Amino acid sequence: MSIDVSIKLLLSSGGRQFNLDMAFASQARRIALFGPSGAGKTLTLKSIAGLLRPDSGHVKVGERVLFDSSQGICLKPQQRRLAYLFQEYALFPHLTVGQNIGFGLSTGICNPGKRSGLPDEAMYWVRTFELEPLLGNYPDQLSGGQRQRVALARALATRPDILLLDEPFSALQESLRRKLREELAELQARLTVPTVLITHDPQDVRLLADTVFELVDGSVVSSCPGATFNPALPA
Ligand SMILES: Nc1ncnc2c1ncn2[C@@H]1O[C@H](COP(=O)(O)OP(=O)(O)OP(=O)(O)O)[C@@H](O)[C@H]1O
Repeated sequence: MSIDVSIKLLLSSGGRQFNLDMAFASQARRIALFGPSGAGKTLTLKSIAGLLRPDSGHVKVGERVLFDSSQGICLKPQQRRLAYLFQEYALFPHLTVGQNIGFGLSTGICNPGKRSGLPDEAMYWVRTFELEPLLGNYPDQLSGGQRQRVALARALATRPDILLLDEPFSALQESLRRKLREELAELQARLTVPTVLITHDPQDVRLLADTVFELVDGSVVSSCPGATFNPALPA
């Protein structure tokens, strides 16, 4: 699966302007967009997800055109067949693990006879990530690693073509960050779905990306294999 992004977006507020002029294309399964705060990582991810509409350009995933200003194509977020994992995974605190994973999934394919009430695709990830014993628990009763697996199961159950990861560890202290990063790398190795990760941490890039694009001031300035990544600028 390839991803091809070429977008322009001019934002102005309070007398300041930000010029997003982002272009990258890759066939790598694990892509990272790396850059300091304010480089345009979130704006790019939102544009891919359809949460933000660029002024011009295109976003293609494989053969599918998600956005193309010249053809007047702009698919709605729910039509884009991608999953977006927000910072710290944003689980619903008042819903159980099972309800969190089932949230937003079509109930039409549910087998009502099943105890979990979850469709087969969701149960596949529940079993793969060993979440079955936790289905009745609430997020605050889980470890960081378990929360990560719940969020991934919830995302993957929608059968996305591509998985977008938004700074998953940004708010965590270093020891937990290291542990969850290693766990995520192991989970990633078991997935076939391509991932696009945004981060300002070179360690995330080295462990979680095959290819990295380095962003500065709204544009890509370089790219290289993730494993050997050494940022030109400190993030
Ligand atoms: N609605 C807006 N109007 C004007 N400027 C904006 C708007 N949204 C974002 N920006 C600016 O665009 C720039 C890029 O923002 P973006 O959130 O993509 O950065 P980022 O690389 O994700 O940073 P961080 O790592 O801090 O999340 C920032 O300078 C931000 O202030």
